[in-house]
Amino acid sequence: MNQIELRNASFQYPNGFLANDDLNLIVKRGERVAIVGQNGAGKTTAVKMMNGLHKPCKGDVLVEGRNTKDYTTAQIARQVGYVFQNPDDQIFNQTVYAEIAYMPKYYKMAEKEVDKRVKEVAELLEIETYLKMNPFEIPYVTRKFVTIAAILATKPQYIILDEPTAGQDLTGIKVLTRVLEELEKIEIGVVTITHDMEFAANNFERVVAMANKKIIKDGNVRDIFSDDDILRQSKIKRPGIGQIADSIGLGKDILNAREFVKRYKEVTAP
Ligand SMILES: Nc1ncnc2c1ncn2[C@@H]1O[C@H](COP(=O)(O)OP(=O)(O)OP(=O)(O)O)[C@@H](O)[C@H]1O
Repeated sequence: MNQIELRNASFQYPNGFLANDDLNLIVKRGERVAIVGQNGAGKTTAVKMMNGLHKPCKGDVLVEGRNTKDYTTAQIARQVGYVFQNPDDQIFNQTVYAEIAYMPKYYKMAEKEVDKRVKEVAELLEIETYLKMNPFEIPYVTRKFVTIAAILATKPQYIILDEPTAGQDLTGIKVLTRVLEELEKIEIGVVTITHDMEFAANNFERVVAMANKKIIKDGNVRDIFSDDDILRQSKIKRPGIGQIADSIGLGKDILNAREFVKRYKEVTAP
């Protein structure tokens, strides 16, 4: 039961547009899943069904056995935290500390516990030095970490990250990689929407490809990036190094530089 399940779930916007058509997907606690696919494929709509922001018009979404139709969005969002793509859609407090402390306080946690949580998540996201600052005075990419910290401070069972690497440099991506590892250790399920195929290839074993309202493949990252048909349908490209490997005949299954070098040595060995 420690899972989120989309069971034949469809979603239609009030204007009648069907954005998700019959999705089936299970994400377990402690698991990491990347959702990829062209703009408008329905990724954001699908994750909003997972945290109760959208209720399916057909089928069901079960969060740890609770049907989202029977609970308020606030109740489900406490289990499944959603980090917005744009941090400025989420942040509204005057200091980074207040932003992170807001939801734990709202949940009426003791002040000492709130303080402990704020410091723990700030350390995890490497934003301790910003705690007293106004979130809008710090760089955009750091603001994104503030929003991740704010959700983690509520101790959700799952967290949804919408485009976490957008605008991040290598240092930021390293922090995110470490955060994903830490979340796995403490059994928090992570669902990440990403257009960053390097990030997906390096950090996720399981990838869900979406196209035209549907999940077209849910599988191992290597299988997805090796499959030309899936890449074409979902309009995604393999990671850059994989594209080079494919173009020079080293194979379609290369995910990173280490694998590229190994394969290159194998094929060029006398
Ligand atoms: N509020 C809305 N009302 C009507 N249609 C909407 C609404 N929000 C999104 N859509 C449409 O639903 C479809 C799926 O949108 P969604 O945001 O889920 O796609 P996505 O795969 O997350 O795209 P992106 O990668 O661009 O974020 C799109 O065609 C979009 O225009």
